[in-house]
Parts: sequence; structure tokens; C-alpha cells
Amino acid sequence: MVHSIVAENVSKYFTLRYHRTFKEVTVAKLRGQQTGDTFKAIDDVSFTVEQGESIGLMGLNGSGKSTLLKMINGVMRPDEGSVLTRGRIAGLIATGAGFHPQLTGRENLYLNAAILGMTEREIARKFDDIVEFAELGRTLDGPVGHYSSGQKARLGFAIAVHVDSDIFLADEVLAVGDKPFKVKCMARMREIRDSGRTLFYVSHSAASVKKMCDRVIVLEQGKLAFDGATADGIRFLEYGAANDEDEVADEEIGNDV
Ligand SMILES: Nc1ncnc2c1ncn2[C@@H]1O[C@H](COP(=O)(O)OP(=O)(O)OP(=O)(O)O)[C@@H](O)[C@H]1O
Repeated sequence: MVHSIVAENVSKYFTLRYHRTFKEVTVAKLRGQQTGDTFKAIDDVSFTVEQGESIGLMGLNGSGKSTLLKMINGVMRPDEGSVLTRGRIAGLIATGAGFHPQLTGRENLYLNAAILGMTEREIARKFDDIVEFAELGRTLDGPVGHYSSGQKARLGFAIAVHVDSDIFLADEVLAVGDKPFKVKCMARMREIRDSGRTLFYVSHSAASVKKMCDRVIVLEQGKLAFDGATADGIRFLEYGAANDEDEVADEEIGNDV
């Protein structure tokens, strides 16, 4: 077994500030009021992922999933503990992050692919496939600042899936895409999983996690609340309500893949 991701006693603190200006802070201090609050967004989380595992990272809004993914990706560092990863990491962790709004989609494609570690030759070789995957049509030559969130996600995801990575991170890629694009993304993520790469997939959708992942990690207020088999994880989250409307839509997407 080869370790792909090792997180050891990872904690991350954030400060929530109640005031936006110096004046407000000064007034609050003079009145003896609290000006902010520091809290643990990730609280002493440890787990090991082997190469080729596909993990569904689940939990309520604000439970710390994106923060954990950012630390795996390396864009954020833990305040305590460590996150070690093996190999190249690619994926979509924040829709549109890293795109330059004044540059066109085509220009951003070159820039983003280079930032993700692709060589010029590699970009030239994969360019048409990326463009075809993104299906942006003439929008590709318009500035990314004018793109809808779905269009940004299309471009970002299309680039990310074409990077030869060992670890693929996906944070709610399916949240903003339309149905045909979601189906395409799911199919591509399954290919990534089946090619033996490590998949770390953040989702609120039980159906897609069931189809995609063999292990589930659940965060609750920054703490690791569950780590185990997918079916047990979903049961743990009590996402099984069959008459839930979202869940029904969710199953539809799942069935199409
Ligand atoms: N840069 C930041 N500064 C201060 N607080 C932050 C920052 N980033 C995230 N937080 C807070 O940390 C907590 C965890 O946020 P995070 O985005 O990781 O949650 P999440 O599980 O991904 O949520 P969601 O399901 O809504 O995407 C939240 O309370 C959020 O408000």
C-alpha cells in the first residue's frame, strides 16, 4: 500500500471579525465589547488515504470540507499538525479561483494549465480536448469576468481533468453545472478513479458519493465525525430520506451516468 494523503492532528483556526473599520473596532474596545472570535474550522483531524482510494468528503455547510481540501491542495497551511501528499495534485476546489477576469477563456486556459504544471507541449497536445470538454463555444474568446459560474466551472473542470495528476480533488463541481455537464463530469471522475488515481470528492449528494466513492469521511464542526465505508457514512448522515426532493433529482443524475 502506498500512502497518498496523510493528515495528522490537523487544526486550522479562523478569526471572525465583527467590525470592518478601525473606528468601529476602537468604539467596541472602548465599550469593552468583543471585536472578534477565533474558532477552529478544522479540529484535530487525522486520516490516511492510500493511492487509488476514492473518498467522499461530506458534512453540513460550514463543517470545514473546503478548508480541509485547501490544506490537501497546499493553498492553505494547517496551524497545527501536518498534511503530507504524494504526487501531483489537480482538481477544482473553488470555481473560477485562479482565473484572470480580464483575460479570455482561451488565455486563461493556457495560464491555468501552466500553473497546474502542464508543459507548453502538453497544453498544445491537449488544447482541443480541453476546449471540446468545456463546450463553451464562442464564449471561449470572451473575458472570463463575464462568464457565469457554470461557465467558469466548465473551463476549470475541463482543464483540471486533463492534468496528469496522482490526486484529484473535486469540491462541489456538480453544484453549478447543468445536467448534461454534471453527467459528463461524473463520467470523467469515474475514469479518473478507475485509472488508479486518488479521488477526493466533496459532495452533499449521497447518490453521487455512493456511485463514486468507496469510503466516506464526515466532518462535524471541523471534527472528524465518521471515517469508513460509504454506505455506513451515508447512514451516519441520515441522508437516506427517499421522499426528499433533492435526493430524487440526485438519483436521476446518478442513473444517467
Ligand atoms: N478565510 C476564512 N476566514 C474566516 N473564516 C473562514 C474562512 N474560510 C472559511 N471560514 C469559516 O470556516 C468554516 C468552515 O468553512 P468551509 O468553507 O471549510 O466549510 P464547508 O464544509 O466547505 O462548507 P460548505 O458545505 O458550505 O461548502 C465556516 O464557518 C466558514 O465560515
